[in-house]
Amino acid sequence: KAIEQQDREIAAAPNNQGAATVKMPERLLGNTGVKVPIFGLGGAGQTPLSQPGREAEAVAQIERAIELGIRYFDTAAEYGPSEENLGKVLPKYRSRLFLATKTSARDRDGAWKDLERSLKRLKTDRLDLWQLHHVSFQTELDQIFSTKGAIKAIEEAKQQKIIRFSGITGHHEPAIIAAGLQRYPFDTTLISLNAAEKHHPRSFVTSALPVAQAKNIGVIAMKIPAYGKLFQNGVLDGMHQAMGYTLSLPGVHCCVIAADSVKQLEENFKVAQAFKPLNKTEMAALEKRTAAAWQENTFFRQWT
Ligand SMILES: NC(=O)C1=CN([C@@H]2O[C@H](COP(=O)(O)OP(=O)(O)OC[C@H]3O[C@@H](n4cnc5c(N)ncnc54)[C@H](O)[C@@H]3O)[C@@H](O)[C@H]2O)C=CC1
Ligand SMILES: Cc1ncc2c(c1O)C(=O)OC2
Repeated sequence: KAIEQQDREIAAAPNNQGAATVKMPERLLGNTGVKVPIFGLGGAGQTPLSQPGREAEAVAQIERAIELGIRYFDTAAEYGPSEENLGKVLPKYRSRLFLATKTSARDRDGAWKDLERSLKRLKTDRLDLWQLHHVSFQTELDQIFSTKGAIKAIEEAKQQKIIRFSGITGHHEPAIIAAGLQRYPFDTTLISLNAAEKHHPRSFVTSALPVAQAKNIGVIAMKIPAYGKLFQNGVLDGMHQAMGYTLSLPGVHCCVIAADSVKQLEENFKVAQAFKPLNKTEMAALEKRTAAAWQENTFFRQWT
């Protein structure tokens, strides 16, 4: 069905109060040439999407995201019931969506198994983006790029048109992500980028982002609110500042944020709708506010 027809049906839906009369800003996702809205739904975290036994809440959240005009959905083979939950709602809207999942397998055969299972769970025959999940160490890069490495699955799946684009993700070590981007022409990278991360001695903002930017690789940001911690103790005032900062970093194209509730999803959507790039003075002011609090707001950097 034509996307315009789907739009009309969504707009006319009876439960569609407060829907996307104002569209979110959209940007080209680097070299992919695909335009995506600046805010996509995260499928992980301690949220209904990825926690067992919360299917009704998950479905309600995904349906609301569709109503709002969210088109970017991020999930992973490792996120519990997340892929299955998305598969309950998204197939009807598949043609308009940008669907991204991940594999944490580092070998070709394991990655293929993950891909086949992801497609089944998501009830689709293709992905817009398939990513190598949480790549943290040199040993992982070496496995990925070995003769029987996961990169082979990426190349085969791309050739068979099962995936449109490939990416590499991580929040542990920017030098590893940068090395991955130097080593292989990934289409995208999903990395942790927030105003506290900027002060980390090995910062994704200063070490991985410029490499992606120089190659015009699509950059999807995560950890925007540092799981909400950035809003505690008055470090930042709210999501307008958190999203404002990350989405104003040169080279960042969009972000994914998970939501605990429909209410939180709606709040974040409104912030994305109203987004205006911050100027240098505003960026510096936010960096000043996170300067003393960078450590507790980059706790996720220890995860591998
Ligand atoms: N290595 C990888 O590839 C990883 C990918 N991800 C992806 O990124 C998505 C985003 O997750 P993260 O960046 O890990 O977490 P995040 O920093 O975006 O935290 C999401 C949490 O922040 C809180 N939050 C969201 N909006 C809020 C608001 N308006 N006010 C107060 N609190 C709010 C909620 O508790 C929510 O569950 C994930 O769902 C997942 O899809 C996440 C982690 C690692
Ligand atoms: C290592 C690790 N820890 C937490 C999370 C992820 C991850 O890769 C993820 O993708 O979403 C939340």
